[in-house]
Formats: sequence, C-alpha cells, structure tokens
Amino acid sequence: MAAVPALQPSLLDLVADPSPEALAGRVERRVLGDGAWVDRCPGWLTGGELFPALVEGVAWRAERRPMYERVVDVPRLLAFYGPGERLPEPGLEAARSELDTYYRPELGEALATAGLCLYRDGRDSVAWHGDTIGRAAKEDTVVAILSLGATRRFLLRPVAGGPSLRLDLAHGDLLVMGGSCQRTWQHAVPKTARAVGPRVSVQFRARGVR
Ligand SMILES: O=C(O)CCC(=O)C(=O)O
Ligand SMILES: [Fe+2]
Repeated sequence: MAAVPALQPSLLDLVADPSPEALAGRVERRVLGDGAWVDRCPGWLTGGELFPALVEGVAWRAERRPMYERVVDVPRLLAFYGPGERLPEPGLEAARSELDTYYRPELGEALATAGLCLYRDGRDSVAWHGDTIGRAAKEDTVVAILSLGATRRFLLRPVAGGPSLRLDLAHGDLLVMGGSCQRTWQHAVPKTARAVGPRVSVQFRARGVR
C-alpha cells in the first residue's frame, strides 16, 4: 500500500456520516456545445467521516507509466472498484444509489464502477484527457465525480479548440460530465503551487467506460 499523507485534525473533526440528499431540484446543468453538458451540485455530500475513511482505509496504488524513454510515477494514487464489487464505504454506496435514481432514466443504465483518485498535495494532478477507454470513445455516457477534501481546480476544454472552462471543486461537490463530453471535450486537474491538503475524487461510470 502506498504512503498516504497525514490529515489535518480540522478535517477529522467534522461531524456526521454523509447521507446524500436527493439530487432532484438541486442539480444545475450547463450545456457546453458539441453535444456535451456538465451538471453541478455543490456541497452535495459534505459529511466529514467519508473523506478520512477513504484516505486511510482504501488500498491506494501508485502507478507508473512509460513516458518517452523513461518510466515515471503517475502523480496521484488510485483504486478501482469494478462491476459487482462492494465500494469501500457505505457513504459511497448511498451516493451511487442516489446518482442512479437521478441519472438512470437519462443514461439508460446504472453506474457500475467507481474509480478513486487521491491527490496527496498540489503536486498531484491529472493531465488533459477524455475518459475514452471503452464505449465512451463512441457513445454518449455519464461520468459523475464526487470531490472530497481540498478544493482543486477542474478544467474542461473542447477537443475542437476554443476557450476552456474553469471550475473549482470543493469538499462534497458533485460534477457530472454527460452527453458527448468524454469525446468532444477533455478535462484535467492541474498542479498548483498553493499549499493544498489532500483531495479524493470518486468517479462513477457505466460498465465498460473508463
Ligand atoms: O479527479 C478528478 O476530478 C478527475 C479524475 C479523472 O478525470 C479521471 O480519473 O479520469
Ligand atoms: Fe477523467
């Protein structure tokens, strides 16, 4: 198991186990163009227990990947829960169940997998990409991201060129990318020189989308 950062006591002191509120009536959609949209529900899951439980309890993996002639560390820690696998915390099961209630009519299927990322500090990041491994390369889909812990910037840009969109994702915020977003737009979480604490993001996806 990879080393995880120490948590600030203030985050551990937060109270209440998160039980997600109904999304109906709370989600705001922004149409991006090219068939893509993003939904946001700020402060959806703000209870304090889930974040430290994930940071400390998940078997985080460090990954390495080839880059030019070298093999480099992927600058974040990862975990993945496939279809039928139990999620690491009941709060995540409850979140997924509410996401399914809200998005299943539009998506036509359940969110079957969960990817977890731990950004230990501002040096951890993810470069521009679309989640285009699998069906999302050709089909419309939904990728729902729950952001926990430190606030980080989340960028979106159209593949065809044009201005990018900057969002700040704070503790408990939900961001959902939908429609053609994974193939017509790219997203990134850039590094920051600001002193930021750890952040966990949970990406809920349909089966066969990565
Ligand atoms: O951490 C995030 O909010 C984004 C993660 C992401 O884009 C991915 O893992 O595919
Ligand atoms: Fe992604």
